[in-house]
Formats: sequence, structure tokens, C-alpha cells
Amino acid sequence: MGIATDSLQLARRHLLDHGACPPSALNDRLARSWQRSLHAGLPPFGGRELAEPADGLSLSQSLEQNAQMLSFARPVMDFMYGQIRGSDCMVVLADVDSMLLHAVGDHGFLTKAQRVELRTGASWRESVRGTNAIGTAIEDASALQVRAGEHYLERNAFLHCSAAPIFTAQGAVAGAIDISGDERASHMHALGLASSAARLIENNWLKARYRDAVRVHLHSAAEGLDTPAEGIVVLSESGTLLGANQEAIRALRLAPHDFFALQLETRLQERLAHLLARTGREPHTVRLPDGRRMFLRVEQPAQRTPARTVVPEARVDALAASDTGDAQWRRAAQQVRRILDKPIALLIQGESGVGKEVFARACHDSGPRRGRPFVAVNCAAIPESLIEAELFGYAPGAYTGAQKGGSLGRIREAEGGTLFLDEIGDMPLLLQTRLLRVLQEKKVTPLGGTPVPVDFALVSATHCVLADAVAEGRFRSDLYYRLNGFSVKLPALRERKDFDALVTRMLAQWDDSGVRIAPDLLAALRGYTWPGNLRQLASVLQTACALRDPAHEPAIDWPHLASDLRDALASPAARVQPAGKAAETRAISVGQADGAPEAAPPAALRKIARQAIAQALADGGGNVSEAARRLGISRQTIYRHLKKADAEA
Ligand SMILES: Nc1ncnc2c1ncn2[C@@H]1O[C@H](COP(=O)(O)OP(=O)(O)OP(=O)(O)O)[C@@H](O)[C@H]1O
Repeated sequence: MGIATDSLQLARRHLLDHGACPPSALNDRLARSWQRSLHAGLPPFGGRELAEPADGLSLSQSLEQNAQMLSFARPVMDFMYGQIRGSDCMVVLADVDSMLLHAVGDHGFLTKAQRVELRTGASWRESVRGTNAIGTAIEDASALQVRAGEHYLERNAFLHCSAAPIFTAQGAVAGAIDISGDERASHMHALGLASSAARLIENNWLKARYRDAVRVHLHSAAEGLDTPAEGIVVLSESGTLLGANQEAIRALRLAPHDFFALQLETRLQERLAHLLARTGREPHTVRLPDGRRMFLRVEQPAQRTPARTVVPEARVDALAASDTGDAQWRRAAQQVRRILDKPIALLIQGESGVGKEVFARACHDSGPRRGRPFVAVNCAAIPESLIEAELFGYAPGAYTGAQKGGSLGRIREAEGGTLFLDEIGDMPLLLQTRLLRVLQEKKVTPLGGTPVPVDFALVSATHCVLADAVAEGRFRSDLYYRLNGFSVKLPALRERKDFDALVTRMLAQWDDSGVRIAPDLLAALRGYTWPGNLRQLASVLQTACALRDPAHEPAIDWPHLASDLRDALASPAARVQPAGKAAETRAISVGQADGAPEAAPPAALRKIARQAIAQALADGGGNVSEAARRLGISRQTIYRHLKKADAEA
């Protein structure tokens, strides 16, 4: 409120005419952002089409990549929204590319916001939408309020938005949280609320991510400890800095290269042994190198009892908790449970995405090493040249380009806990030899360092048949026998008999409103072959939850799926076939190639196609080209379906 709209309009014209904002029309930060928006080629007055909303695939990929941030943001967003409910506003979470991942808000305002694509799946990157709170806060890595006509694009001038970036444990921007509302309403404390929410999300995320690390809480006043204003630093057992929140980064003047390299004792001027000895509720003080006094409280990880002495309890454990009723899966879990407290290496086999890592974590959380680190390494995802340093670590100055302070290595990070080696079949032969030595000697030798004893449980996973790799000489047979102390095979999703229970369990993770799935859609999903297994199913359901409008749509339905999956579901070729039936089927899909002879689809499929088209037309404001784009099919296909529907009506 109180924004001089006319003068901002004049400023916009001045920017267009002269390439710069007139002095004092806007504060410096907004003026720089307007200029960047102009250089991005955005015309501030109407004109150009709104940027495209993301397709289902990018949204689901981002939801998967940001699952952790999202899980910590959701409860905070619900709480924030509870504070401002009914004031014509919404709370939004965006990823680092400014794509909106989740939104909660007043129904009326959500509808208004959709008109300018302020909705899940859309990108609000500054270079796409011009100056706006989310995109500009992420661009500048700093909280920001953008009021009414301060938005670069004139059509966004009905908005009043306040956004704060969310930072990772190593101080990189991970996304932003934003409160957007009607510019005529009061938003006095919105920026403060968004900033506090961002701090809360970061702190909870940091603590959970490093729950097995030593944690130092700090503040310049004893009363500041345990408040959102405290700094938090997490350390390895040897005192190396692993992560920190923004307050700590500021207070201790930490730089990006300090992470995984700095020994915190040098910054705190207190020996690590002294620091660790002071664990407890009572704060103590230290003097920083610049003379400032800080109050510290040190917390050791929750469970520091020696591994193997903790006896697993007979109550419902993590393995039992993830049992949704499939007999094959249950048998695997029962067999594995018998070896969890024994020093036997476990090999998990199964197609990609069947949940091997989830299963490995459940084994860890159900066994005697729960509460200690679970360290997952994807052997296929690390370049061959780096995997050695990543696994075995290196001493300070071991090689050019390495971090100054050296690196612990993933094997030593798993000390006392579980090392999970995913895609073990992709481990280069040379490293197989080194890994074998570690397993035999129970010692790891960092590059340029001396041997260090290690104690960890080993779980490996592979989607290929490791015995074949041995037969072909790609995998050492002696290592294979070491890894394969006991092996289990997890079933592919199409083989599981607990599909509905799995779906219910997954939906409950992302939607606590008890959302259900339309019965015909559930039946189609149940019959699909799921080449990506649980990963694909999780991603489809999560995207559908995000795309559903809870105010109007009680159930997840066909329009909430990406067009390629709708096509695949409509194709008999992609369905699990009863034996002997496969050859009888022909592919029929909404997105059939134009010009190809079109088989007459059965009534159920016609209905599905028409529903999808009707929804896409409604979403695209009746524009056929827009609906075709949303569905990923041609306009001719839409016209054909509409014509047939007319003829049958
Ligand atoms: N029991 C489960 N409940 C809910 N979601 C699950 C479950 N198991 C797996 N998922 C989903 O599937 C995704 C993939 O699981 P996971 O990484 O464990 O599979 P994987 O078999 O190890 O895959 P890859 O072979 O590609 O490494 C998880 O991120 C999660 O979204």
C-alpha cells in the first residue's frame, strides 16, 4: 500500500526510453533488478505471452530433487498460512530455479494468482517474470519485498510479495519461501514472517541432515541460544566443519571453501577436546579471533553407545513399518532381519527404482546401528576419476585441486553405522581391489595418508546380475563373495500384490487431507507396467498431489497426470498382460501420431481422452492450441476427438 503507482509507471517508461531507472524512483536493489529484467528482453507492459508453466515432468523431477526441503517446508508453510488465513494471500515454496513447488492459500486469491501463473509448476525466475519477490530474492540470495507497481511486469502490479531464500547447510541457495497477497491488503509483517520461516526450515533441515554429527549452538547472548536467532554449526568427530546455518556463517565469517576443510577449533580458538568435553545444557563462552565473545552449547549425537551393544527391540521397526502387504517383499524383509545384528554383508538386487535404497535404510534403522550414520554412495553417479577420493578420502594437500583441509571420505563418514554402495556393479576394477582390501583389513588409507581403522556394516545394491559381471571379468569374484554374504531380490512394482496399499501409503506422505484416487484411474495405474517402478509411481503421485486443486477437486484424476503417462495408460502395450493376451492388443492413445490410421478406441478410453481434452481446454481458457500444447498432441487430434464427441452426442 502507499506505492506511488503513477511515478512507477513513469519510471518504467523512462527505463524503456533510456535503458536506466530515473534516480530515486526505486531503491537501488529494485532498480538493478528492473535493469536485469529489461536486459532479459522482457517488455514491461503486457504484450508478450506469459511464460509457459512447467510440464509435469520438470515439476516431478524438481519435487523429487527437493523432497527433503519440501518435507521440512510443508509444516512451516501450514503454520504460516494459519497466521494469515483469510487475508487474501498465499504461501509459496520455490526451488532454486524459482519453480513453484507447493502453495497453500485462500481459495479466492489462489484463483486470482493463477491468472498470472502464480501456481505450482510455473517458473518465477527473474529473467522470465521480471522483478518479483521469489525470482529476485533467489537471484540476489537475499530476502526482499516487492510491492504492487514495483513488479517489473505491469500485469503483476496487483500483487504484494515477500520472499526469503532458503539456504543449504553449506550456504548455497536451495529455494525460497514467499507470502503473496493482494497489494491492497496489509502485509506489515510478511517479510519478517517469510524470513523467520526460511530460518526455521533451514535449521530443521540442517539438524536432520546431520543428526549424527556434533552440533554447536552459538549466540552472542546466552539467552539467544535455542531461539531462531542462534547460529548452528555441525562438525565431524574430528572437528571438521560439515555445515552451518546462516547465523553461524555470519557470526563465524565462514566462506564456502571452509566447508569440509576448516577445523572449527581454529575459528573458535578452543581445542576440540575441550569443546567436546563441555557437552551439556549449560552454555560456556569463547573469544573469537576478532575479540567478540560467543556463548556456545555443544550437543553430541543422540546415540553414542558403541555399535553392536544395542540390541534391536522386538517392537514394530522400520522394516515392519514399510511392509504394505506384498508376500515377496515381506519374505525378503523377514530373511534380512535375521542377519541384521551379524557381521554379514548384504547384497540387495532388483530393477532400478524398486526401493533398494529405501530398503537398505529400513534395514539400518531396524538394526543395532540405527542412530549412527547411514552413508549412501552411488558408484555409477561419481566420475571414475573422483570415486577414489570420494570413498577413501584424502590427506590435506594430497593433490592439486583438492580441498585444503583434506576430506574424510565416505567410508570413514559411515564409522559405526552403515555404508550403502548403490550400483556396485559400476565400480571400476581398480577400486574394487582397494575396496576389497578395506573389507579384509578393516582399515582405510586416505590418498596421501596413513591407514585408519574403520567399523561399518556394508550393504550393496545392484540392478544388474552381478554374477554375470563376474563371469564376464568386469567384477572381481573375491569381492563379489565378500559383498554377497547374504542376498535378497526385491520385486518389481508390476509383480507386487499390494499396489493399492502402497498408493495409500505414498499419498499420505504428501497429502494429509485423505485424498483418494478416482477408481477408474486407480485401476489403470494398477494395470500399468511401471518401467520406473516405485520411483516412477512416487513421482506420478507427488506431481498429481501438487497439481490437484484441493478446494475443487476431491480426488486425483486423469487431468492431474502428465500427458505422456495418460497416453501410456491408454496404451494396452504398456499394461501388465495376463499370460497369452499380449499379442492381441493394439496401441490406442490420445496422442496418436497424426495421419496414422486410428483404431476405434473402446468407450472407456474415449472417455479418458475426452476428459483429458476437456480439462486441457478449460485450463487453457478454451484455446485449442494451448490445450494441444498442454497435452503434447496436435490440434488436429483434438479436433478429431471433438468432432467424434459431437457426432456421438
Ligand atoms: N516403500 C516405499 N514407499 C514409498 N516410496 C518408496 C518406497 N520405496 C521406494 N520409494 C520411492 O522410490 C524412489 C526410489 O527408491 P530407491 O532409490 O530406494 O530405489 P532403488 O531401487 O535404489 O533405485 P536405483 O536402482 O535407481 O538406485 C524413492 O525415492 C521413493 O520416492
